[in-house]
Amino acid sequence: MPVKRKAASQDVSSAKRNASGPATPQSLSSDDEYSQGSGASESETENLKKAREKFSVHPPGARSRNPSKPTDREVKQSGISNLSYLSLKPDHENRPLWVDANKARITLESFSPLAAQAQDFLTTIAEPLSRPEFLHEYALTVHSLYAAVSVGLVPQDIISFLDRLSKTPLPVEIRSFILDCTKAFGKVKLVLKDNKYFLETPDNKVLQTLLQDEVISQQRVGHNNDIITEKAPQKGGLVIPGTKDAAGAKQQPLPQSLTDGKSLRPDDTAQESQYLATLRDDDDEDDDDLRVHSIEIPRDGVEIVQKRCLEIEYPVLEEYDFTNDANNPNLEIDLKPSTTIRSYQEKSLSKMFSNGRARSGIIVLPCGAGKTLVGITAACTIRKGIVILCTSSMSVVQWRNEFLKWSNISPNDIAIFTSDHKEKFSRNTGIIVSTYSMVTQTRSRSYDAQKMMDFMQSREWGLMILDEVHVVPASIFRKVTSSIATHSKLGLTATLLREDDKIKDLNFLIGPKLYEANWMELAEQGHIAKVQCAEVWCPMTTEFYQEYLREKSKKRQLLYIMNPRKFQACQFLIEYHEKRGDKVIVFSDNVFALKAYALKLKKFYIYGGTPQTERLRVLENFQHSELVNTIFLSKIGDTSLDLPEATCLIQISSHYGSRRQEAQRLGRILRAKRRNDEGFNAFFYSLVSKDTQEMFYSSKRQAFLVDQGYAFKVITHLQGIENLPNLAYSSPAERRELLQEVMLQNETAAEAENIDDDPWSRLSGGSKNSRKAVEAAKKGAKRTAGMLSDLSGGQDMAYIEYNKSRNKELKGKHNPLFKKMAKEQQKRKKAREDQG
Ligand SMILES: Nc1ncnc2c1ncn2[C@@H]1O[C@H](COP(=O)(O)OP(=O)(O)OP(=O)(O)O)[C@@H](O)[C@H]1O
Repeated sequence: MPVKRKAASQDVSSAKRNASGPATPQSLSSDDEYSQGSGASESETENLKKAREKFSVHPPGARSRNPSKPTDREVKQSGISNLSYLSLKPDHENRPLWVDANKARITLESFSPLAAQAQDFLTTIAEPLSRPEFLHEYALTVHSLYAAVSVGLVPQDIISFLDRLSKTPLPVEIRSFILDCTKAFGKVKLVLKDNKYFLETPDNKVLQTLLQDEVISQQRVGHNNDIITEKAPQKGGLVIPGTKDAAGAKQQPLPQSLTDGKSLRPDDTAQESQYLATLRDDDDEDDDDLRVHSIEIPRDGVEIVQKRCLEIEYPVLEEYDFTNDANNPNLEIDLKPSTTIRSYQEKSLSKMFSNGRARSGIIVLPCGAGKTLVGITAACTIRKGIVILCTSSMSVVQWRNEFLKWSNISPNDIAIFTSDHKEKFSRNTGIIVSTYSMVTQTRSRSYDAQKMMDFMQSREWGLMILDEVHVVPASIFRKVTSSIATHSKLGLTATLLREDDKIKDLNFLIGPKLYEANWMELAEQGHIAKVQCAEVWCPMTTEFYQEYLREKSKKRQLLYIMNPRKFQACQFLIEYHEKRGDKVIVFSDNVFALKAYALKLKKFYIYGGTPQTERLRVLENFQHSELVNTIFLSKIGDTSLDLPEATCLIQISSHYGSRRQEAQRLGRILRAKRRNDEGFNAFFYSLVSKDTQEMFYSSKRQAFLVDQGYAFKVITHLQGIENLPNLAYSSPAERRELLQEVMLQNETAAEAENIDDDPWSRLSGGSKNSRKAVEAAKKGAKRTAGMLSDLSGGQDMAYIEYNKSRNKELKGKHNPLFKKMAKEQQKRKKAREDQG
């Protein structure tokens, strides 16, 4: 019996973060001999049989009885992916994947010649977890397989392709997992006809199974035994506008190299990429003979049924056969001839339209990568009534403008529904752009708003575009999807990250993730900016650290934010980058710090309390004037703001360990205008006070970006900072004065800003807090310190020399969008005053 070559054990999680020492194909080989056909396939068949018996109901990671294979517990304890029990294929060096059955994880060697194709395939079947420079890690999950099947992949092809790319024979548990998870996928569809919902399947047995289910049977309309059986709809040919021919291609047969068991050579790459490019639905069946069976379900039962179906492993696909929809009028819209979409935009849309119908789901593209145009192109493909829901009224205006910019839609066919505009389109179909809060708030709706809602609810829509799906609470989606009837839904987001862990709900509330772009790849191609990320460690001064250790209340946070060394680092970086010609945004969640820094450094700032006109003036000048090169922004600037001039970000205070906020903030510079300049880099600094809680939060915050491939350099000393003229707080007396000022603040000064009701913020106007905020604002209420020292006026002590805002110095013209926003706010204010 020849000796088999063993796969070396490797610590994937540590290797992937270590840019200098990834496992290479060489390091994974050993000197052992490997003989082809050494019984591997025989034992594999045997194993497969055994595994089917043992694991048919357990996902990978379920306890294995294979003595040489580590148990779940061992894996958990060691945190290491030990693949040494698997035999390597003889030409493993040409194959890019490691498949770990214990964790259902796939590791891709991104330096392999087959990496690009493998990556394309993996993003379709698995969740990308981490994609740094050399090793990428993916998780195979029920949801990811659901998404794969929903875009037309067949389980057997998934298995054979994974096997071909894998360095070891594909673990039997993984095969069983794929087969078990996918056997019922794609069998049940949710179909909207004449404003009524139906559960449809081509397999009558499946329908019977569903009807026997307690939950589903109760949701059936009519409770009689009528099952509607009719001819399956014909599939239509389709071309996505803005592309050559992105959708509708038929599935090609598997390349020979994937089926004949021969080894995989680099020459096979071309053949494989051709195969991958054409992985599509199997269209070969004769559509004429196909029948579908369906039952009607009530609109408010849709989510219950979808959830239940997922639980009993019949996930419901939502597909819209819009080319054959004669009931709903066509919308006159196309992309302008000058508009071409980029390859990744096309790829994401081809996942949505690959079988000639529109699949509901979510497309994930980094900030600034052009999600709006993806949504517009989807609308131009479906060409029926469209609803777009955004997070703020500012985004509503932007969406409408983008539609007018990229498509030939008549301005009369695209209407806005916000608190200030309640327009309808002029013809029998059109587009309505609104906010989530407008369509979900039920109380105190004005007469006009109610009429508008009635209009939206009285008709069927072809597509609903849901912007920024990661920030919207699941309950809002529930309300939206149950109140507005739409044939298909497209969710758009930059980060499918939710701090509330409700991401799974999106699978049945909107649909599976259809596509997720690789940030680094887009940066390489110049579609988004390349960013250098750094964490600057700022030692606490002795006096601040003593107080920090003593302080038990929230004021501890204020101490590490106001740390004089952090302030100095911020001052130094601003000067350094301004001299380089950068435009700098400094972010602070904490308003006390925001003002203190900005006033002392004589910079402009915007926070929730800044009047709209003043905000617009500051932003205008930041964009167009050489006099304003740095602005301080509170968290109202985390999203929505489009400032392509910005090239450097400095973060001085943030929201605990929020990975989403970190990604959103980085997103502010990804669209830097200068991104394609020779050797251009944008900069993202996080200033962290050393040996404080902030360090812990900081590493948590970075996790998502590290997984996208960003490397955070740690800077422990800023070269030349000591020589900066006018370096603030360089004398002990100044530092003591600052400490005194910080200590005089009450706890509320340490809190982050509440921005619920900000016109720039998401979901404005909805929550209880926001209403309170409005009330408070009306009464002119202000936060005040609750200490005796405040009454003595002591709180201004440290700022006597610099507490004058520079914002007022600015004068200038407004950009039309900002002007419009300002006018809207004025109108709102007047309306509120009129109401009493
Ligand atoms: N195919 C394209 N051709 C030319 N320009 C494009 C294309 N796609 C996107 N853009 C431009 O890229 C910029 C970013 O687009 P967009 O605002 O849609 O990004 P986004 O992904 O929605 O960003 P965010 O998450 O920050 O809202 C815009 O200026 C847009 O006009």
